Amino acid sequence: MTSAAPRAGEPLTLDDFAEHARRELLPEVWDFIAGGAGRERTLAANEAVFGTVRLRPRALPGIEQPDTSVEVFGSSWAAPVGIAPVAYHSLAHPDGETGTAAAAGRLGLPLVVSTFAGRTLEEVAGAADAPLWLQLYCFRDAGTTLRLALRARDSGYQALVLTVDTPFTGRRLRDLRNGFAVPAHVTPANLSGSAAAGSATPGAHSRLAFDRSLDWSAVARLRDLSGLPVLAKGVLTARDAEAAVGAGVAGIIVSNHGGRQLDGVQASLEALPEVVSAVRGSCPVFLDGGIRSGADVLVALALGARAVFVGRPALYALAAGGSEGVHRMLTLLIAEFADTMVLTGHASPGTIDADTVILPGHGRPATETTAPHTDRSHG
Ligand SMILES: Cc1cc2nc3c(=O)[nH]c(=O)nc-3n(C[C@H](O)[C@H](O)[C@H](O)COP(=O)(O)O)c2cc1C
Ligand SMILES: O=C(O)C(=O)c1ccccc1
Repeated sequence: MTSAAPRAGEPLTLDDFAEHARRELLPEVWDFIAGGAGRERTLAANEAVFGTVRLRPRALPGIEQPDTSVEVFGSSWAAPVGIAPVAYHSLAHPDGETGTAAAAGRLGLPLVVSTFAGRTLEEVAGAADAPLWLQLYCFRDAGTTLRLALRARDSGYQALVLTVDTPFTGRRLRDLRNGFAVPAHVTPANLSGSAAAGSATPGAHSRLAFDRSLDWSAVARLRDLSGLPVLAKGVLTARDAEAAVGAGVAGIIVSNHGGRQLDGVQASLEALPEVVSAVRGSCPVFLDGGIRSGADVLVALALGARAVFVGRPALYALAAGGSEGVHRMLTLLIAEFADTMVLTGHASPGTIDADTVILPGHGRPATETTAPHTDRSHG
């Protein structure tokens, strides 16, 4: 399982990449990426909650080499891990989104490209060998959004991800205190020339340009226009999950936008079981928020996620080492996940179930708490 001895200073964990990035980035850029809304309670909870879940080991699992791959919408991913949509990768490193896409593509992992990508959808498509999805914010200028959806379809993107938790961006106090503005050389490449092209302060821009009258009918509109499956990103409750399914989504991403929207909401992992049970298997459920290790990936799968996405870790790795840094970070995450699979006795992700974990306050597997009617006895 283990690879060659690491070089001195080589990041050994995702947190190491964050530490490298913090040293590389201007303080206000670090704050923009690392920060959250309000008192950052949800931001902290996203990571902390993983520390409250306990794993159940499996002795002598007899697994030579686990198969980490999963299938999503007919495509094979090398592991149940993708990169969440994050604005402006070029803030972190000149390689930008093409560097991230190349690294993910080499490993067979998907990238969700942000509406606010610093590179064009077509450039990113040229750099990637793995599935690309496009994240959409809907603008008051509806034509801008529809043109993005069509460009995505035409350049081979496999799905659209409608962000449903952001009528405007949350109050991010670090950015307000720093007077943060996106530097002039970093621009939303896919919005140039459109009415939505906007200004350098994401908060102010979102309040002017985002379509706050948006409702769930947008899902069918985007799907019918593009012919692509549409996922809803930013669902935390059964009620919203039911609305999303009713609107015809192909998938749901349980997310609180990395703690950057409504501070005080549940950690993503806390909300996952409620959403999984509300959709009753009608579509795959994904999770982002706070994933910082391969064990975290396994925990999310145990609680019902098909796959997870990492946001900040991708930008940190890009800042630390460009495209190569992202490749190393993802390689590490897959290796940690594979090791955790073996030590919990899973030869493939499909068998990772609630029996693999114990939730806080319960000396028993999560099956007995999330599904109280199942009649199982564990000693
Ligand atoms: C700097 C930054 C920019 C982001 N930009 C977007 C975006 O453009 N669209 C979007 O839907 N989510 C955006 N997100 C949220 C991420 O997609 C994701 O929900 C979150 O980062 C996941 O949490 P994690 O960073 O703990 O992995 C952004 C997050 C960060 C940190
Ligand atoms: O979505 C975000 O969290 C975000 O930071 C952002 C950045 C640029 C434009 C819109 C949103």
